[in-house]
Amino acid sequence: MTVLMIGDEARSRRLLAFGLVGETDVVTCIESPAALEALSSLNPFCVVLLDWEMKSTAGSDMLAMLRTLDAEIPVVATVAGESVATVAQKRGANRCILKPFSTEDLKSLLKETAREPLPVVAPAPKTPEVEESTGEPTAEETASPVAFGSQSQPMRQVLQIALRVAPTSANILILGENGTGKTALARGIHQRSLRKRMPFVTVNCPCLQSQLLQSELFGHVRGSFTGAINDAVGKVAAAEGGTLFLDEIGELPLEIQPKLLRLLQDRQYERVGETKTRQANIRVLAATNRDLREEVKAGRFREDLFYRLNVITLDMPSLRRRPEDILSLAEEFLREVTRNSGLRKNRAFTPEARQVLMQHRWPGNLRELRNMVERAAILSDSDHLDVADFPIFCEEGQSGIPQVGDLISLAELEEAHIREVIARTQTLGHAAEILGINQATLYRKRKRLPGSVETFAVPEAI
Ligand SMILES: Nc1ncnc2c1ncn2[C@@H]1O[C@H](COP(=O)(O)OP(=O)(O)OP(=O)(O)O)[C@@H](O)[C@H]1O
Repeated sequence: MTVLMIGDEARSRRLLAFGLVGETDVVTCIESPAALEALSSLNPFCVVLLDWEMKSTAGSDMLAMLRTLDAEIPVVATVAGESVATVAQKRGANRCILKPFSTEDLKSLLKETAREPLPVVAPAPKTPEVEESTGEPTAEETASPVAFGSQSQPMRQVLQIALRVAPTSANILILGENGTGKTALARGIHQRSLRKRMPFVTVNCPCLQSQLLQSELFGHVRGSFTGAINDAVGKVAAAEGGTLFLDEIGELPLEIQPKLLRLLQDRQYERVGETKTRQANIRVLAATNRDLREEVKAGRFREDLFYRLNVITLDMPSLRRRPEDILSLAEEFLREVTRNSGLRKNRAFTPEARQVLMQHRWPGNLRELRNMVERAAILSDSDHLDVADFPIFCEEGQSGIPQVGDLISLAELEEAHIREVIARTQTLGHAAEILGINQATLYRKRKRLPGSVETFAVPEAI
């Protein structure tokens, strides 16, 4: 049994948790937002133990917030008196326990109230090719929880909105360059939604020609076209109760767009070769690296479909726009490849490698970073991954540092130049002299540099 304990008095939380350990796993939190983050982190909690009389958040407000993330989680409230218990139960607490209480009483009440431990993700229909589910989860459905953390302001804004809309049933359109993490975000939203125990099914729109895509989405009946040797249920049916993720929606053929619009508006569809209308219970998330407004203007994307999809838009920043995250992501990817490939543990990047990782422009975003780190980790024998382990940084003209004439903004060029000059000089004064600005200005500019590394001590006066 896993208990999420929420209360704002550290000492009583510690004592309570201590008493419960043994038969229960306890995660303690100091009210929101830590509690909400814990609950939305896919931890399959069996019950919440909530201090109803916290100083900072009213028990009823906390309970309402918990319920938006998990409508069914049982909640036991700790209360100071009978009258408060009556209020707590009216507001939705499943059970109450009066303070002071014994650990034994609390344990048995938690046991009575807790739901059965839940699997992280429930089994779902295996493939759209078969009518009956075999019950085996697909790789997508057993994927580990997507972390929602970032040090970068633009990314944090995206994540904040994503967290807010995840428990709703709103359609969400995720925009961003290739490799920025659109698919990972979509999966993270699903994992934090009320549909989290149901399937998350991806359809890759550009992969197939129109007829096959239509069949992949809606299913088909045997003999409806050459090659349709069996009935197939389609991915809309496979996602029933869960989330359908349409990747690269900007490349959805025009002839399929009205069918998708109908699915979004009325939740209705037909299999290819069949007249029977079927009803779908799905949430639709979509992603694209294209400018859909431009696609609408060019007549390649229906305007009504665009407005249907565009209820909530999340614009993923490129890795260039979130440099604060580069090193922590690189370290995470290194830990991951070490774990998954059985490589030697506790490896790290040298300071020089960290510097080039920060300076590269990452046109392929997180995917490029992941691939490079994996390659370096697998091919290198050393405990310290160095610049030489990243061939792209060693190739001529591929230093990762923007060059004059590159198609970049003046601000990016200035940033790169300041970084380079600071890296090549011994003191801030010398760097300022070369740059032709005073030290205070350089200090301010340098502070604003994303992910800036402390290269040398800064005089107190500036
Ligand atoms: N928050 C994250 N933490 C760790 N890794 C991540 C995160 N987001 C994305 N990644 C990794 O980055 C890579 C690219 O992510 P993803 O496939 O989600 O990008 P995408 O924008 O959907 O790409 P494309 O446009 O090509 O479909 C994947 O290997 C993914 O695992």
